[in-house]
Amino acid sequence: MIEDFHAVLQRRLRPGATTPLAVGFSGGGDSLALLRLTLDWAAARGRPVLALTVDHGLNPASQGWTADALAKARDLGADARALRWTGDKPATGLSAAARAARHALLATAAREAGARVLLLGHTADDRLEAARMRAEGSTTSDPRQWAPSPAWPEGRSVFLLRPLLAVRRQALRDWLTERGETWLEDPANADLGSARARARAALASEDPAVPPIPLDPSPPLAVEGEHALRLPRDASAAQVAAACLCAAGTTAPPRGDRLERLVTRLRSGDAFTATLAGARIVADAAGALFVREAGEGGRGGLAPLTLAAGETGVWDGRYEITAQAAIAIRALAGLARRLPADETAALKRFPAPVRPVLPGAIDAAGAISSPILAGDRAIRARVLIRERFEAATGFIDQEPAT
Ligand SMILES: Nc1ncnc2c1ncn2[C@@H]1O[C@H](COP(=O)(O)OP(=O)(O)OP(=O)(O)O)[C@@H](O)[C@H]1O
Repeated sequence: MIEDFHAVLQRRLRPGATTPLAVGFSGGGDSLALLRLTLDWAAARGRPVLALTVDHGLNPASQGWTADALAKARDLGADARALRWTGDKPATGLSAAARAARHALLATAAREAGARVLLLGHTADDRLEAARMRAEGSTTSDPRQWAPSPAWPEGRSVFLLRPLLAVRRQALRDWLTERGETWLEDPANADLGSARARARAALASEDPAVPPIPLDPSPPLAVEGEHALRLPRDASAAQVAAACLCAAGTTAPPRGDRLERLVTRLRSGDAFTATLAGARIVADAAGALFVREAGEGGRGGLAPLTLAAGETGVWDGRYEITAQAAIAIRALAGLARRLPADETAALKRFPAPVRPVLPGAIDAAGAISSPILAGDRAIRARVLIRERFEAATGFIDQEPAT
């Protein structure tokens, strides 16, 4: 087990990196084993480990569990931080909301600590349970060994690594017991009202074969563009969905029939323009261009962002912007006529569908500029579209350098 674990870390983590490794540590057995194994691996390589524990605030005892987890992590030699879910707790879909909040909190804390990789303790049992839940009609996905954080924009630049996917939960617990460890058993696991707990209970009486770890997705053969993405027309459905998602900067990729229809239309070779999931798709003989749909402004998309001096924020899920002085960011549509002459000239070099959805900045005096077009760097913009697409489609399959 330890050799396999080391092999996964060796394969996915950057040799010589000194940035911290973040570990999602719930206090349960799986993530306690993960934390111990990670600490041993990292100590030999001089890498700090940051244990992150999310308190969802759903059980009156959770504050105590979190304090115990922090104490345990520190005792083992990790830095440790507690993160609290303070948002509204919905009456329905609570576990999905808790999961989304957990991913956002973990990714933000990891990124702010300078970590590019967040390790999670999913095991072979999680894969078996997910498979059983899918067989009963659930949409639970198969946890991947390496994937970008699903939280957006909080998870930008953060990858999830699940190095224990081939290990059975019982093997981890035996390993911990041999080392005299004890851990928290989450009472939610015993609640047979949840599909997850039912799947777990059903598997307990079987000895199922663990399916092999799925391969990483194959990246598209070609992709171009920074503010819009250009893909070949025979891109796979997963690549087309990722291109829509990343070009649009949203959090929900297209799925199902609508995605299938778009893929079929792309394969047909016809020239067309379509919109899907906040993206505009312009298909011609050369390929398909995926760009933010300017009309989304009327449907609550492209929402303005206000930044204080020195503050960093993400506008429209596509641009990370830091300004030296206070500014408001809006779509360039409607502002372009007020740009300085040099920026107007620079704008002409962009494809027509890209121009209205670039960011425009309005300063305290009402002057208009665009961080993408301006020569000076008083406003810094990082374009997230291409980087997110590369993370989603398997171009980046190891811890990146920056
Ligand atoms: N409260 C928490 N704080 C920190 N990390 C956590 C917490 N809960 C879960 N994790 C991390 O996520 C891993 C998987 O946990 P669990 O199976 O409970 O989540 P899950 O709901 O299956 O997650 P996902 O839906 O993301 O696959 C844990 O081993 C741990 O690394």
